[in-house]
Amino acid sequence: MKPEPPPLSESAGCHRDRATGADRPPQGLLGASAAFERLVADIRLLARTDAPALIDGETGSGKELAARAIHYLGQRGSRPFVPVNCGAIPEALFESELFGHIRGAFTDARTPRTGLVSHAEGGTLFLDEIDTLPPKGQVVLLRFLQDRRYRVLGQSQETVSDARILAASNRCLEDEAAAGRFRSDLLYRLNILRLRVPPLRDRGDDVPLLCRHFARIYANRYDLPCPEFPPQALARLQARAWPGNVRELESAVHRMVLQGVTEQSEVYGPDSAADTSAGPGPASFRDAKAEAIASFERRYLCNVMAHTGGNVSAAARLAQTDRRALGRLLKKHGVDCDRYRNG
Ligand SMILES: Nc1ncnc2c1ncn2[C@@H]1O[C@H](COP(=O)(O)OP(=O)(O)OP(=O)(O)O)[C@@H](O)[C@H]1O
Repeated sequence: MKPEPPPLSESAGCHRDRATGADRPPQGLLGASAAFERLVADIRLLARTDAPALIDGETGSGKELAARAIHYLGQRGSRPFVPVNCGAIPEALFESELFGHIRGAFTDARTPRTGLVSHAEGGTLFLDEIDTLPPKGQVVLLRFLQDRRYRVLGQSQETVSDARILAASNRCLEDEAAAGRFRSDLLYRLNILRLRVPPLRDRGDDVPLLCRHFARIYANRYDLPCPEFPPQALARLQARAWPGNVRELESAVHRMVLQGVTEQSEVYGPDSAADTSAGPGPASFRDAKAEAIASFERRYLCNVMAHTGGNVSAAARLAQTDRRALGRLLKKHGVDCDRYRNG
């Protein structure tokens, strides 16, 4: 695995809009919701330090993108960012992948190999899906994190690494540690700083921006016209639970570019709190029920807002509910009425 060159506009660490002087979100990260703004603020804080950090969030929510933003906004931004998918490396090879080996270090070591830690020198080593690291790999990593010293396999001298460690997990590592699947001493080493990437269902206001962004990309790719998103279709997309988060939305928009968007577009695939295809396992009945209710509420609110052009009083009349109660619900789900006013 080779380190990647930094994106040009990030390498200078400049993130101010020239016209307005305001901070722009880090390159590649798009969003407009309050939760997204908080995420960007947290990313900026983490970029100012050099300590290990643990990034958690559901699958496809943007953890790797957040890690890249932390790296490229920080002092290490001109140095390599090296992503490592912990779940993809066979347990027996983890140490040699991480630290490298010399020729003849073990039976199959016919050529020398530079380790990922060395590739990340001066930059960032991003340990993705750290929750999937098998026990032996956890021991290797713990030893390394204790003093940052490592030995290339087959060599006797030690090297001290200067790579920042960022790790990401889809699962709650505290739960994994409590269940005996993840070493708590390793968790303590990684959990110095913490970043939580919120799921897309809590960032409904990001959906229109992301839809247009992905639509432009796929329309360009296939040389097709860029689709418009009617308010009703956007409302439906905003109301979905998106268990696969931004990655799932990207695929949905990809399909819509190919198949066209209609107000009734139902090309989005499954949407159910009971759908566990993207998660580690079924949620408890109570959590699944709560999510199903929340999902229904979001869908209902977006539909009623689209129907009444964002008029809360008209929406309350249509829903046959109290205006203030409806206002509370809109606030709870972060539904922005203005979005529906001129659409
Ligand atoms: N805020 C965002 N703006 C634009 N694109 C995004 C955003 N968040 C995620 N994406 C895109 O969604 C996809 C998934 O993002 P990413 O790989 O960072 O998620 P992840 O949480 O690391 O996923 P996994 O848990 O599967 O490793 C990528 O194609 C990424 O570019």
